[in-house]
Amino acid sequence: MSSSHSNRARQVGWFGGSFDPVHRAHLALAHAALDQLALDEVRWIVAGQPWQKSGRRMADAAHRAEMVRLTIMGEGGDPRFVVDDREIRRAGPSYTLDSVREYQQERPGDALWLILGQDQLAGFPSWNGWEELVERMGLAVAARAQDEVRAPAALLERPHRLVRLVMPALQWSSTEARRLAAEGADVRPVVGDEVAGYIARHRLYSEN
Ligand SMILES: Nc1ncnc2c1ncn2[C@@H]1O[C@H](COP(=O)(O)OP(=O)(O)OP(=O)(O)O)[C@@H](O)[C@H]1O
Ligand SMILES: O=C(O)c1ccc[n+]([C@@H]2O[C@H](COP(=O)([O-])O)[C@@H](O)[C@H]2O)c1
Repeated sequence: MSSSHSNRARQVGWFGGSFDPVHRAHLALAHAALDQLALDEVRWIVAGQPWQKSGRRMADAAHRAEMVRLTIMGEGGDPRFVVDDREIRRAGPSYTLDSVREYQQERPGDALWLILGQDQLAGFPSWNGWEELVERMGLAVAARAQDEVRAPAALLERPHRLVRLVMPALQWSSTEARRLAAEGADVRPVVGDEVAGYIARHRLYSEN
């Protein structure tokens, strides 16, 4: 139940990612969504098998989820952030639609917002069942680095809720964090102290 607005549906952000590893721009994006959409919760959905990244090696899902936990419980976290590991527990490719359908059966009253960066919006029409997804949830999109937020034509033809999130252009990426870790360089500026310590302790990405 929503805390202060009893008649208003609980507003929930749905923030999916491989988080391999989670980094500071993810945190900035989640905060931008929380503030600008006045969300009651942001669910960080750790992808079990991100099928569009299937060609490459990835840290175990348990490690990726633990790094998200450390990040959202740390200094830059927020009590409204929640880790959702349903895609890790489910076998097979992680389709967002499967997860959203399941969640909406559990909590039919919640209003959902898919939080994503411009790179993911550009590829959105390649997602499994995207037409159904835009009926089930709004899209909240942030520009990534210099990119403008621009919806693909196929998406514009559909009735949907699309809002733009304002946040500073941040160059950080998981690719950059993995590259730095592989070189033995300092990853703290990209991922923060806790995650950097975790990467070092578990020797993640050292052989990329
Ligand atoms: N610097 C950024 N600015 C805005 N959005 C971002 C940024 N980095 C990631 N995102 C968004 O966060 C979500 C999850 O991203 P993901 O876990 O794939 O991280 P990534 O940094 O894009 O990873 P990789 O470099 O491995 O492709 C996606 O919607 C992505 O667009
Ligand atoms: O459902 C799909 O078909 C689909 C296709 C591509 C990406 N996604 C989701 O988008 C989120 C970000 O993906 P990625 O590859 O940038 O980590 C993550 O939750 C993925 O599961 C989902």
